[in-house]
Amino acid sequence: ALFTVGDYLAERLAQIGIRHHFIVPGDYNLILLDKLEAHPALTEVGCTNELNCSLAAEGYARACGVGVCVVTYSVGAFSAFNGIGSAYAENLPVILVSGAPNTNDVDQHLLHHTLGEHDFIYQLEMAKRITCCAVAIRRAAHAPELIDRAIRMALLKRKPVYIEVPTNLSGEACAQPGPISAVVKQMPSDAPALDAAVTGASEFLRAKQKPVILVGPKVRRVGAEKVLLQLVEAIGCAVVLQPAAKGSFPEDHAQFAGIFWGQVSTLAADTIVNWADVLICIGTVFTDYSTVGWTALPSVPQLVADIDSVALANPNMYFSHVQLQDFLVRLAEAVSWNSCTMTEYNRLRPDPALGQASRGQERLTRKEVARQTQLLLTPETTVFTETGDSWFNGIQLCLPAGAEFEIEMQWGHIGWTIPASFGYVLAKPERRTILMTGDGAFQMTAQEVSQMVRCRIPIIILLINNRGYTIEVEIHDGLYNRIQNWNYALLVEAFNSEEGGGRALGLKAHTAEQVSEALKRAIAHKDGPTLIECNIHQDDCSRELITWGHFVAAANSRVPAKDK
Ligand SMILES: Cc1ncc(Cn2nnc(CCOP(=O)(O)OP(=O)(O)O)c2C)c(N)n1
Ligand SMILES: [Mg+2]
Repeated sequence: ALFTVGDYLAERLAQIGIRHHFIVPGDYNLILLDKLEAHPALTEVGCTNELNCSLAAEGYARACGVGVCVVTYSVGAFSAFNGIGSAYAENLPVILVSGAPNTNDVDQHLLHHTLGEHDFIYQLEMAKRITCCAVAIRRAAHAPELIDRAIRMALLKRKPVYIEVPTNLSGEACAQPGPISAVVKQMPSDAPALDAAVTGASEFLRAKQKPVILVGPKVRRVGAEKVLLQLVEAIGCAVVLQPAAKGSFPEDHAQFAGIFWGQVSTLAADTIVNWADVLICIGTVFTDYSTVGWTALPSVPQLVADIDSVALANPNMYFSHVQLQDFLVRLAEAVSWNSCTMTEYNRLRPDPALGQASRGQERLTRKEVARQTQLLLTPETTVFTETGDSWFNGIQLCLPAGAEFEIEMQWGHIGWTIPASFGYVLAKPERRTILMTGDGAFQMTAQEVSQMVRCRIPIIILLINNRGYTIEVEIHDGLYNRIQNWNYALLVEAFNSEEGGGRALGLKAHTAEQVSEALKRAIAHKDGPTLIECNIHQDDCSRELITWGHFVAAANSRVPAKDK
């Protein structure tokens, strides 16, 4: 049979480890979808809309390192751009493939799904702004070079890319691909820079007595968790994590000293950061949200190890082209402290199950939901936490060894957990996945629960129904933070159809007793998702949210700087 452009793309996707591709069909991508579906290693996964399609690919990339979504021109791609923004912000290699107009129509005709003008390059231009590489295939002969270039850039930069395929090229003859090693090979560190960075860093650290390691969200994006552990155990110092990095370091480890989030830190992590005389920042990102409205920017001298660079504070030095893994391994070999007084921090750690249990029939509280969630956690659990008060409930969880934690703190698209966990579970079906989400967030992407039903995915959705946009209320309240209340339990059961698929289970809980009953049923329900609507009082939010919201609101409302 003829080997085509579509076959080339399918083969490359399979070779980089893709087993599921997320799609919404449209008449600009149907031939391409046929070619992808024809590949033995690929399974097509339909999504209910392109926002959820791109967010599912983002969640898939969290589980297996790369994801792909295939949409139609303009009407599809414009929605998918939002999930691509998430992938960019979260350093995830997601490949956005969009169908496009027949090459004979370019500059000749007006076409459907377009802006109604003769210009068909606007989408490529837009994609260039939110990806690290955007290509449009105009002739079949260019397809191999363009496809390989885009995929290589996605894997090298850990950023999304864009590939545009005109509807009449997917089925055109194409060269067969050469070895995938040419596409996936990583760039090694520059040896002199690596040596100098390690020497400089060890000198810098030798002069210090109280090091603390601060772990940021980029560590796991480059798979550096294991070498991080080596460095941690070589130095022997306390390790604190930024909130978006939760899950990148074992919380049962003796050196784990909590989540550093300024005044809303856990385990007094902010105290130990203030105690340090040097902060070793690894893959860190300091934003208004992670520094509690700039009130928690560390002031101690720093050694900053980023994805491919190292910076020292004193002397002020910068080393580029130094891969994080290489640097951590070499630094672990170069330093040896083990002089740290870690033991006192173990006493700080609360026993997770110790939380005060509510009596059965009392009105349900946020604290009780958090307590019962904690009791659910096992080494096989993955917790997705949504933008909202769920962030603060999630960050307070004590993760048992092996438990995984996903959060989208940089992009912060409410509703992300539903499609992202759907994509994630298709790549990691063996894990028990639990979502902590809010009523406002759920209303953004609820349709994707129907695909969890269709694919029989037993995700447990803990929906905290506090009647509105509480995280926003705590930043700045107004009528706009009130929303239409839904019958969430009834809604998910509307996705059950006689014609097949699994079954969604929708449960309501108003008391502690009802939550624990619902959780027992959720764990036993394997043939599809279970949504547990946890009804709590509108003002029942975490103390941390109130503190954090206050300082973020202050940062948002700083008056314009006076003209210089
Ligand atoms: C796509 C998107 N649109 C708007 C926002 C702004 N935003 N951030 N949080 C919220 C409210 C979240 O409300 P819920 O999900 O109910 O969460 P909580 O009530 O805080 O538990 C909004 C509206 C956002 N973060 N993402
Ligand atoms: Mg809410």
